[in-house]
Amino acid sequence: MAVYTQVSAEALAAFLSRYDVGDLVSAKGIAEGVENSNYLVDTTRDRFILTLYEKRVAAGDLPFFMALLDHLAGKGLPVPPAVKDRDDREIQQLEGRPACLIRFLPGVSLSQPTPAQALAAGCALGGVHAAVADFEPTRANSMGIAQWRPLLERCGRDMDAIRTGLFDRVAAALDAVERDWPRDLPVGAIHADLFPDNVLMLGDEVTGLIDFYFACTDIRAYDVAVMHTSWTFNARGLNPSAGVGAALLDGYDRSFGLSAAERAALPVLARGACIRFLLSRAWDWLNTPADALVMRKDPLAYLARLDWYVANERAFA
Ligand SMILES: Nc1ncnc2c1ncn2[C@@H]1O[C@H](COP(=O)(O)OP(=O)(O)OP(=O)(O)O)[C@@H](O)[C@H]1O
Ligand SMILES: N[C@@H](CCO)C(=O)O
Repeated sequence: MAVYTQVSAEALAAFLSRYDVGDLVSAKGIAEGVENSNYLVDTTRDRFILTLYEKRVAAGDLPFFMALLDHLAGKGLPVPPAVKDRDDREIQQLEGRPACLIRFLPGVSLSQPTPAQALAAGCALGGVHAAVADFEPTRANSMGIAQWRPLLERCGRDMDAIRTGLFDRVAAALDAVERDWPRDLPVGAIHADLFPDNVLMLGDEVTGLIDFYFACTDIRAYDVAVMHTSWTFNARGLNPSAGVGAALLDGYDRSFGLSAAERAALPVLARGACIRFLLSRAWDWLNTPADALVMRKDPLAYLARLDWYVANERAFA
């Protein structure tokens, strides 16, 4: 359960009193997610998500994330903006953490998406990339390629406790990715973490795109690659569904367009995405405090994906 910070009833009532949202009825910690603390908050008027931002979200980045949410919601995308308090403020402090009250969106996240659902999700990502054409703020990718080697070094040989030889395998894969990384593809504001658990759906319809807290300015096609790595395999990183992978790319291509150069770069972008999530998961695996109410995610599920992309260089052809 991702609840790193406990919120007392008194602190929550005082927090909510700044808003015109009615009175507190209930607040429950949300089991999903690993990055931030999330509560489902019901008031006498409505339902909200309360997010307290934890270790990987820098308070200084919140204005960028909130501007992006507002921008996308303003364009009619199913993206939840933060609620403003009576002083027009979206970002608050609660229990010593930066915190926002976010609109609740309906829908559920999928564990085994179908090709039809992947098509809709790929379309939705294309919609985001189209909508940010006039979004001016920028943010460097704090989990981008420049950070992977320092993160690998910080994890160090302790990684070999997860799987013998893991450090050397990731180091070799990173050498190749750094050598082949594309330098001239179009960049823009990207989500950078659009896993199935960050897409809410009802049937084949996308009802919510959430968790923009890794959003940044980076290669657009990297966003497609991140989706491919997270949507097409099972939870252990095995049994890729060719139908789901193809549908994702098709949806994105139909709604926004994927150039030949972007498609040609997807293999290396996907290997990079695998390294990014393998490393963040490995770091968490080695450093999550024993008393945290958090389900650790399996780094080796991303090693399996990395191996698959290395063995299937022509998967996107
Ligand atoms: N606006 C929203 N509307 C409805 N449900 C939401 C909303 N925001 C978050 N949730 C719920 O809370 C859960 C956790 O949210 P979120 O994915 O943002 O957490 P996180 O800790 O940042 O996770 P991650 O591990 O994906 O980075 C989601 O899976 C979803 O069930
Ligand atoms: N979506 C990521 C968590 C955010 O870094 C994962 O599943 O590892």
